[in-house]
Amino acid sequence: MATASTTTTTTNRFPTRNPNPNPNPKLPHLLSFKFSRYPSLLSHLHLRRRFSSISAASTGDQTIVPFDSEKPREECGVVGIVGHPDAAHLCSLALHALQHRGQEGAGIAASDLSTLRSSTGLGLVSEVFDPSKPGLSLSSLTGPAAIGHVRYSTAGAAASIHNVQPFLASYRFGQLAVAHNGNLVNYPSLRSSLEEKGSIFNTSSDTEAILHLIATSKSRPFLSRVAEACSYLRGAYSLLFLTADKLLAVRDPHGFRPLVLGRLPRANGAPSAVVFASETCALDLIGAKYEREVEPGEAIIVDARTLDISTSCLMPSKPRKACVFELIYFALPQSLVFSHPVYESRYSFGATLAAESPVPGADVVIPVPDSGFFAALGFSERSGVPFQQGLIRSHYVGRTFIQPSQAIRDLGVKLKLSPIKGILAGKSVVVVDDSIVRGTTSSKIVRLIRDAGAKEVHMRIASPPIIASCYYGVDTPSSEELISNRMDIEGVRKEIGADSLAFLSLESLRGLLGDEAPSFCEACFSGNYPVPPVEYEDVNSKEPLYVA
Ligand SMILES: O=P(O)(O)OC[C@H]1O[C@H](OP(=O)(O)OP(=O)(O)O)[C@H](O)[C@@H]1O
Ligand SMILES: NC(=O)CC[C@H](N)C(=O)O
Ligand code: SF4
Ligand SMILES: [Mg+2]
Repeated sequence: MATASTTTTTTNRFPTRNPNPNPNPKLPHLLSFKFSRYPSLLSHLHLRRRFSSISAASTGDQTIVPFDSEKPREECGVVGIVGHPDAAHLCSLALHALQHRGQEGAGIAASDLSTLRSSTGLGLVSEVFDPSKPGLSLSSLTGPAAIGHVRYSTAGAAASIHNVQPFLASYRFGQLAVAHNGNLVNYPSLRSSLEEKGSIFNTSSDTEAILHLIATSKSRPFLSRVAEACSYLRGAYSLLFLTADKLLAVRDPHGFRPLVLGRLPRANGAPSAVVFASETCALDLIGAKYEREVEPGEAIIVDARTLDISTSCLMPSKPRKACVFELIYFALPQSLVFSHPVYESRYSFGATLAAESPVPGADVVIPVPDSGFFAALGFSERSGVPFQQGLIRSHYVGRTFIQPSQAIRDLGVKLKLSPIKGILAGKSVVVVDDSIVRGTTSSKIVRLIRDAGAKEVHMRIASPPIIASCYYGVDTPSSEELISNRMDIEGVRKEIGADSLAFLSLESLRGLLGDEAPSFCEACFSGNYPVPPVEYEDVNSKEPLYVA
């Protein structure tokens, strides 16, 4: 179903959304602030996650499908390569490694040192860059520099080809492409200010506002324009920019989303190519060596002709707030994220959970594959209860949360996971997963395991209860849809039908992060938002942040 297409300049219309009442007992009523302050924005901004009841709407040349935001989605993945004759091909391989971070769309923009070309499409990397499909093929994306993106939308319709990145635009200083992982909490005010100045938007994505801010900046040179644009941004952004002869990597001052720098050695004494990626698994796949993180607030610019690198501190420093959920769930276990080996973090979360909430008399510990695997190993080792693979995962069914409706998702859990009766029958089973969001997976799994003959089913979750929605690039459901926001742990236990349920406590999670704990964002567990969501900003300031 992939639709390969070059970047186009069709003007979108935007679907209207129904404001959700917020019955959220633990968090303030954020939505009402936004709607009362910016009623006009509702008619044209597509902030999908907050507004779950979107009707199907045909918008000119495209159809925006209803989007049922039930579970946390991935976030996007970005990759950039400069100094390699096959930059676009390598980008496509690296995007395969990052596919778990976004499955709605993929794209690559490449520069041959004079012209930028891009190819983007809806669907998986393998679909978008399927050589048998029409559109610009990988081999037409020539040149030594390229950036790529896999998308899971946070702002802007998921099903719109126009929102698939990298975005490629032309302005008075030439062509410019951008790939963004993150979410801008002040997108509504940025967009409305830019539109008042005359900007015409091609997409409903927050990322496009960044291009407009750069284009309207009067600063020189390019890096200063980017710095000025970034000074208006609030929220999360790991960005890769490509011009005809430069690749620029920028990370927001809090460093919410990861971004790493590596080098790809080349044969015959050629200088190593420079590689940027969301996760080190992308470096590993193409044989690049990890060098370091792009630091929060840092800009690294690489000259595509000389491969000279210059780095600067683009923004005043702010407290570091790396997304702890990357360690818990999002990143692949083989990745190094925020300088932490992901598998090791998950293992320690599971081990501490075992110490904190043991299950006396348990016969077997089983993981919920895939993401619960290392936490279950840690739980098993610390508790001394044997580890078994009691649930088998089908490799032909994707991450359950990507399914568009509850009915399909319910079936999806069954399609994806099958119990091994011989391991479970007659046993007291400890089931370890990384997180509970809406509770869909846990309740289905408890039923599957009971149906397989288990005597008792004890759920252990290697993260604290998720009580608040994410505004920084992870498309979690609105807070009222989060099961742990609606009820206490005993309520959740009853709802999912387990004999017992325990979560890793927030105190233990902080303890495991040690001295670094304050440098992690944990807002989805605590509700303490490091950057106030735009709704809070509305309350504090009547003026948009970006004023012409
Ligand atoms: O409470 P819920 O709303 O059901 O969401 C929580 C589940 O979703 C995620 O797994 P998912 O199946 O998405 O991906 P995975 O295969 O990578 O673990 C997560 O690991 C939990 O298992
Ligand atoms: N998850 C992300 O990082 C999304 C990037 C961007 N905000 C979009 O919606 O396309
Ligand atoms: S709110 Fe949660 S998911 Fe979002 S950045 Fe913070 S820790 Fe990550
Ligand atoms: Mg899972």
